[in-house]
Parts: sequence; structure tokens; C-alpha cells
Amino acid sequence: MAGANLQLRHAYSIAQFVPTVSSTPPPQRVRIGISPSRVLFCNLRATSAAAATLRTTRRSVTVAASSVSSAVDSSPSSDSLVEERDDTGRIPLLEVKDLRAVIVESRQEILKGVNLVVYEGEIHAVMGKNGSGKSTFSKVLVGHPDYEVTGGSIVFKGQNLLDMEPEERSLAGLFMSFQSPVEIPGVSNMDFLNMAFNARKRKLGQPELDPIQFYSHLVSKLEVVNMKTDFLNRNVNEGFSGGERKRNEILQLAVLGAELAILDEIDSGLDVDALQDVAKAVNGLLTPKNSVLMITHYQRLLDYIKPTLIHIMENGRIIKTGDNSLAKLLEKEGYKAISG
Ligand SMILES: Nc1ncnc2c1ncn2[C@@H]1O[C@H](COP(=O)(O)OP(=O)(O)OP(=O)(O)O)[C@@H](O)[C@H]1O
Repeated sequence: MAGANLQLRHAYSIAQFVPTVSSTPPPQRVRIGISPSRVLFCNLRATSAAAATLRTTRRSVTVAASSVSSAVDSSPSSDSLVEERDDTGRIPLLEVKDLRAVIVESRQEILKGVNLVVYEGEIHAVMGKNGSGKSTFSKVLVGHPDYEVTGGSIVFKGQNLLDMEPEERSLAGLFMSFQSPVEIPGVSNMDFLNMAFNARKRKLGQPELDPIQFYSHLVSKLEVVNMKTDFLNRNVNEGFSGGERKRNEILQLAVLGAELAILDEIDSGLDVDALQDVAKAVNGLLTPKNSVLMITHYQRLLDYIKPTLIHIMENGRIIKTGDNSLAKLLEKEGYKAISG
């Protein structure tokens, strides 16, 4: 299929990025022509061609790579645990400072000053009531065109993320697993992953793998997520159960790698075995150099993927940060124990 244009009858999560398919509700089915050579990242699912049409969350104001001294909001309720964190000599992977963002169409402000610092090798969990802004925060990080950043800064590996297109963010090492991964009928999982993998290799100036070499690489990753090889021949996410889609997302992460993996509710819809498999896979991908930012509603995920810090988001801000005891408190007493 090399050289042939693929007609992706259902764009992958491009459906969540391409503005021509506007934001309400995010369509699951769009028609888009895409060349294999242009599939740069299956994580952001933005092609070079598609990305050119994206409205980005780029901000006109130049943002200096300013330091963010605390991982928490300046709110008095911030947890002392973070303030006491010894950051000496540590390299921040992600620094978010006073981030504000609105929905492009309605101009409604959703993020109202988010502060967060993630260091290399850390796992951060973001929790919070429905509608508090968790998914919006993660989508703004990857450059979702539904949102416009109106203030603050995001620095990733010392670079101003807000000056980067979604696909550049992906190349820089951001991966996002969406709550509802979409289908791409007509494109096998194997081909899709191979194209995305090679596109990234090309960009990094590294040798590409031919289909046979790539298959060997992929099989080892399948084991990591406990997926059968049958899934490779099936079209991307087509007919996959909710749990299979989540595993497939983690397979993409395993294949492509990322310095910061943003996992939005990877635990939703998973049975206990699948949850353990996915958690094991995520843990297996962790190194002292890469980090995870995961959004979850439940303590059970945190039993398997132990977070360095847990942040509670409320009304578009992080109002509290703490350790695992925060999640346990939530599980026991609900958000009233935190937000009062
Ligand atoms: N594109 C959009 N169009 C309209 N409203 C939006 C859009 N994106 C976010 N919102 C609104 O912003 C608020 C925050 O949504 P978001 O999905 O970030 O919350 P959340 O904390 O992830 O919620 P949940 O836990 O239910 O997944 C919600 O009220 C939501 O309806």
C-alpha cells in the first residue's frame, strides 16, 4: 500500500481535531484523504495535511520558558506536600503556569488558571468532579482546536508548547489517549501503526522498519498489552469493544513511545483483568525519563499505577494536590471532603 493514498473514511482522532468537523458534537465519521507518508503520529492523529487546516491553540503572546516554582495553584488550599518537594537539580518535563482557555465557539472560559509541574519519571493523576475541566486541560495540552488559550504558559522540555502545532507536540514526545478513541474503517491496525511508527522515525532521522521488521517489533508490544495478533489485521478500532479500544490506545503508546503520556480515563469501561493488563503495560513503559499524566475518577486505577502526586481540579483550576491519601479520602467521603 506504500505510495497509495488511503481514504480514511473515518478519520481517527483527527475527528476530534479537524475544525471542519466542528466541535458539537465531535463527529465520529469524517472523510479525509491521507497519504501514508503523512501519517506522522497516531497519537495526535494529525497528519501534515490535516494539521495545516487545524485551528491551533497557539497563542500570539510569546511565552518565556519561565520557571514554575510550585506544582500547585496559589490557592491557600494547596497541599504542603508539594511545597516541600525538593526540586533541586531536577528537570521539569512539563510546566503549566496560570493556564486559561476558552471554548472557541462560545468563548466560555473552562480553564481558569491551571498550575502544574511534572518532572521526569513522575506519575500525576488529575481527579475532579464531572465537568471540572480535566479533559479540557488534557486536550489543550495536545493542541485541540476546540479551545483557545487566553492566558498563561505551557512549557514542555523547555519549549513553548503553545507555539507548536498538534503534530509538532506529538513529535516532541506528547501522547494522548482519548476517552473515546474513534474508528478508521479500511485501515488495518498493523498498517496504521507501521505508518505512524515510520513517520516518527523519519522525523527523528532514524531508520524506518519494513513490514517484516515492524511486525517483530509489534509482536513484542502486543505481549505488553496482552492483545492477540488478530487485532493487527482488524481495522483500527472497528468493532472493538470499549476495553479493546483502550488496550489499543496503550498499544499505540507502547509502539510509538512518549515522554509524556496523557491518559484520559483509561480505566473507564475496563473489566478487572483488562484494568490490570493496561496498568501493567503503562507501568512497564515507565522509565526515569518519561512521565504520565492520567485523568481518573477512581482510586482503583491508582492501586495499580501509583501516582507521585494527585491533583484535584475544580471549576477549571487545581485546588488541591497531595499523595494517594487524597484519593482514598475522596473514595471514602466524596468531594465534599475537599471542596467543602
Ligand atoms: N467543546 C466544547 N463545547 C462545549 N462545552 C464544552 C466543550 N468542551 C468542554 N466543555 C464544557 O466544559 C466543561 C468541562 O468539561 P471537561 O470535559 O473538561 O470536564 P471533565 O472534568 O473532564 O468532566 P468528566 O469527568 O465528566 O469527563 C463541561 O461543562 C463541558 O460541557
